[in-house]
Order: sequence, then C-alpha cells, then structure tokens
Amino acid sequence: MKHRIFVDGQEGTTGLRIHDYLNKLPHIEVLRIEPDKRKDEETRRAMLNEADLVFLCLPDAASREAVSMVTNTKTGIIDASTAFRTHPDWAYGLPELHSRQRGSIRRSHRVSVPGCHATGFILAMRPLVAAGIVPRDYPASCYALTGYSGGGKKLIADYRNAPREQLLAPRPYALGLDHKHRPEMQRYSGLDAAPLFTPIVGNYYQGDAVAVPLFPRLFAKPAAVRDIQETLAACYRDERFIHVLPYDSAADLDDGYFDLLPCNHTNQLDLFVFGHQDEVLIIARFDNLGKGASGAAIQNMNLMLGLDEGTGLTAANDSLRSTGN
Ligand SMILES: NC(=O)C1=CN([C@@H]2O[C@H](COP(=O)(O)OP(=O)(O)OC[C@H]3O[C@@H](n4cnc5c(N)ncnc54)[C@H](OP(=O)(O)O)[C@@H]3O)[C@@H](O)[C@H]2O)C=CC1
Ligand SMILES: CC(=O)N[C@@H](CCC(=O)OP(=O)(O)O)C(=O)O
Repeated sequence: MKHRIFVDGQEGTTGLRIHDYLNKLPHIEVLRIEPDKRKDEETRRAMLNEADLVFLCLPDAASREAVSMVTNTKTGIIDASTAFRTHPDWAYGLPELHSRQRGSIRRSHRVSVPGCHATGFILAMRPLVAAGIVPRDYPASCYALTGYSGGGKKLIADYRNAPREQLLAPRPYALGLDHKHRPEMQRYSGLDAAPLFTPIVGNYYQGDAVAVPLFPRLFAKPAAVRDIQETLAACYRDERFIHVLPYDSAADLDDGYFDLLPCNHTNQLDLFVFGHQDEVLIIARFDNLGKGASGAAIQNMNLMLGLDEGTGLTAANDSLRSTGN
C-alpha cells in the first residue's frame, strides 16, 4: 500500500524541492491541490486530513493554521517552519542530535524540521558541550554564509530582479542580533544562552557554511584542536549524512579558500576543524535546501514511515554531488 503524502506550500522553494524527492519514490502517492485552490481553506483542510503524512512548507502563521486544521489522529505532520521547533509536544527533526533522537522522531506524529543555520551550529557545538569541553555558560558566537534561496520566493525574486551592482557584495542581516534560529540553537546545543549569531547572504543560489569560533582558554577542561576534531569524529562515526573531515584538511581548501558548494544537491553535512593551540574554528558545510530543509524533511519522513532513513536521499560519496543549482 502506498503512503499518501500532501505538501502544503507545494509551489514554494522547499515545497518544490520536496516534490522533486517524492516524485522519485515508488511507495509514495502525492496528493496535489489544484493551483487556484492552494490557499483555499476548505480544500486544504480536506487534503490535510486525507493524507497519511503532510509536509508544511509555509510561513509560520500559515503552518500554525494548518496544524489546527488537522482533526484526525492518523495524519503525521512534518513542519519546515520555525513555529514548533522548541514546542514540547513536537520532536526536533535532527536524528543525529543524540542517541535517543531517532526513536523520538519515529514515535512522533509531529516533527519540526530544524532551521538551516541551527542545524550547522547544533551539530558542531552539542558534542563538545556533552563531552564537558565547552562549558554550558560559554559565550558562544557563530556566523553563517548562505545562498539567497534560504530566504524563499521573495528573496529569490529580489536577487533575480535587482540591478546587479546592488547585490554583488555579500550582505550581513539579522543585525538586531535576534535571528529566529537562536532559541533552537540554545535549546539543542545544551548551552545556557543562545550564540551571538550573524548570518550573511551572498549572491549565489544555495549552500550554507556555519562557522563557530572557539577559544580553548575558556574550555571547562583542556582540549587541543585535535581533540575537538576527534570528539566530533567519534560522535558522528556511524552517521551516514555527517562527515567530519581530518583536522586542518588542506586538501579540501582551494588555494587556501573554503569552497562552500560541494554538499549542494545532497543531504550531506561536512564538519571541518581548523585552528591552533589558542583558537579553533569549526565550519559546518551543507545545502540549505538539502540537510538544511527539504533533504532533512525527507529523512524525517523516512523515519516516521518506518523506511530506511536514506531512501531517496543522495548520500556522502555519491557521484551526483555537484556545485550547480
Ligand atoms: N528556503 C529555505 O532554505 C528554508 C526554508 N524553511 C522554512 O520553510 C518554510 C517555507 O519556506 P520557503 O519554501 O523557502 O518559502 P517560499 O516563500 O518559497 O514558499 C512558501 C509557499 O507557501 C505558500 N503560502 C503562503 N501562505 C499560504 C497559505 N496561507 N496557504 C497555503 N499556501 C501558502 C506561498 O504561496 P505563494 O506562492 O502564493 O507565495 C509559497 O508558495 C518557511 O517557514 C521557511 O522559514 C526552512 C529551512 C530552509
Ligand atoms: C537567506 C535567508 O534569509 N535565510 C533564512 C534561513 C531559512 C531557514 O533555514 O530556515 P527557517 O526559515 O525555516 O528558519 C534566514 O536566515 O532566515
């Protein structure tokens, strides 16, 4: 029997990408809404309650509304928005968070897909807090470089329509230091406070690099830069979508410059550790539309439906890895 799946927000950036995945899966029947009925409440309500599982690829307010429309107990929900990421009744859809998280996702009917930048920060920081290296009261910071598809249809249109010279240079944003991913960054990293987080959007379509600086003199116990790499490598040794590169992996730099595109079109996240005895920099590299959104959503769907977690997802060393958009 096929699983019946509905994507609310089917014409948006993450919704379209989720359809790309679903269309290749034989055990899935995709329920589609007529284009002119996409925002019609009664039609959405019917679809939401007919499906075995729904993806919500909507702004936060529309996600909340969609959740309130689901009145049966059978429909599972995977929400891509920020609305439920720290809600106690929802499972946080990061299977690699710790050893119990997969079980929580499998058992849950309500799963929230992590924010893209939050995914990078949490996967870099949490194992170090759990190992007692980074103290819970560490004054953390991070910055991210992201492609403009992270801002959805509106930002994509802005970039495609604006005069070229206006958008050539990368643009820092969320300078109120209040980015919406901070609550989940704090909650799931295990830190007492959210990091000071400054994202930067660049004039390219997709690809995210979240950089986390660390000062070993502030650690709770002595740890060298190699210990940081080894702690992360041990934590994610059995994870098929997380790859920790060797310490100071110069082979992956291009004449000294970091390439943030190689994970594009995969569900892969690469963790790099750079530094020396006084300073450490961890960089998480991934596709904001892959492990940062739609890929992660499919990974969660697989767990909820009892399928192999990697079904339909492009993995680590897949030859399909590419750098285009
Ligand atoms: N882009 C990314 O990299 C990531 C996005 N997300 C999150 O996923 C969600 C979707 O983002 P994204 O796909 O980028 O956004 P887009 O703006 O690209 O798409 C949102 C879609 O939702 C539709 N929509 C808006 N309101 C309603 C409504 N009331 N009923 C039905 N449809 C509605 C829009 O319709 P219309 O086409 O008419 O505008 C649009 O097609 C957001 O919450 C975002 O924060 C999460 C991780 C990464
Ligand atoms: C360039 C850009 O604007 N990017 C988005 C990231 C989108 C994302 O990961 O997630 P959610 O919207 O689901 O939280 C931002 O920083 O808000």
